[in-house]
Amino acid sequence: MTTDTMISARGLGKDFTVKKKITHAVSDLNIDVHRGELVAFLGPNGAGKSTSLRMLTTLLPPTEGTATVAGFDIASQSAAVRSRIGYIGQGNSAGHNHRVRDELLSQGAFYGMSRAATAQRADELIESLGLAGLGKRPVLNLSGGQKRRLDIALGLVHSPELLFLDEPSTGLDPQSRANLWQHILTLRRQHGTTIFVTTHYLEEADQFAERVMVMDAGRMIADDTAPALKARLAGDVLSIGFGTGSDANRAASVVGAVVPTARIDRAAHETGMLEVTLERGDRVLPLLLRELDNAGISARTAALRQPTLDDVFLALTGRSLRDDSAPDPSTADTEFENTEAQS
Ligand SMILES: Nc1ncnc2c1ncn2[C@@H]1O[C@H](COP(=O)(O)OP(=O)(O)OP(=O)(O)O)[C@@H](O)[C@H]1O
Repeated sequence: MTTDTMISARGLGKDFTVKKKITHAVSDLNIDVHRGELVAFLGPNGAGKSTSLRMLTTLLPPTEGTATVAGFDIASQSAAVRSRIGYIGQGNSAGHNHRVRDELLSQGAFYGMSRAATAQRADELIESLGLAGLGKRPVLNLSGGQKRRLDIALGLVHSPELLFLDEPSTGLDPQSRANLWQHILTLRRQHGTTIFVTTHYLEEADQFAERVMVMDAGRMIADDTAPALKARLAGDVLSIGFGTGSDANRAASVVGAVVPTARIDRAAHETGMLEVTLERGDRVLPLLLRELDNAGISARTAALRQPTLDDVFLALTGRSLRDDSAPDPSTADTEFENTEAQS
């Protein structure tokens, strides 16, 4: 471990026992995060992400293993850890009847900061998180996006070196999510804060994180940059449309013969679509179309797409991460909701 190591976990695990039934929520977790990194922690519902975060932030004692966070042991030096980190859990928000700036002042007092230092910090955060003009507004009257930004401001009052964010953008509409991320990235650029974030949105992890960790059933199953994971674990996805389902099935045999390493994902009888994952799809496609032609099978459409992190998860587990973890967009909160409410 170097002085630049912000999180180092070894064999961390947590079991819950409910009515004599043991759940291994997290098992044998090993993590290394360096100063200034932005790491996304992905996984389906119940994978163990929140439990891991709660152990690393000293909120939950591990059943096994050890970890240091910001240079201090989570078990024996929890106060030192807490004073150096910010933690924004799921859906936590300030007291709803309190005003935005007062919430920030109370938070500073909680961390033992002087009144003057807290006031200055509160004003800085109100400005940099796009809450200008809302300092006197009751939290209750903020929009979903504004509330999440206030949560982040609350986590940053004591200028932590490391910020844990548990699904900061869940429930927000795409515009508010993009806005929230711009704020997170700006803060990081300005202060070099290390950020460890769980998210259900694979595109966010792909776009913003330098490193992606994937959990499934309590275990870490991948840890690398998004491009490296995609290159190693997922190939290009080729979709070819045929006139009939039987043509799609016959084409699957041709593909298997021409590119033995290709994975046939789907040969859908009803739609006549064949979906295949393979490497260097751009080179293989023309050859494949020729071979299909020679076999008397004519393709009507062909599309090639780059792999996504969901394809990576599919390759690792045989399941799609989207199936069970994408929040229902119909329940999304919008940035502009309540904005006309009084200040
Ligand atoms: N306090 C608890 N008591 C009993 N079981 C728990 C407790 N907290 C979590 N679990 C169980 O531990 C497992 C991991 O849960 P956890 O909340 O860490 O997953 P997660 O990846 O954060 O899921 P989500 O994305 O839905 O928040 C689940 O099976 C969950 O039911």
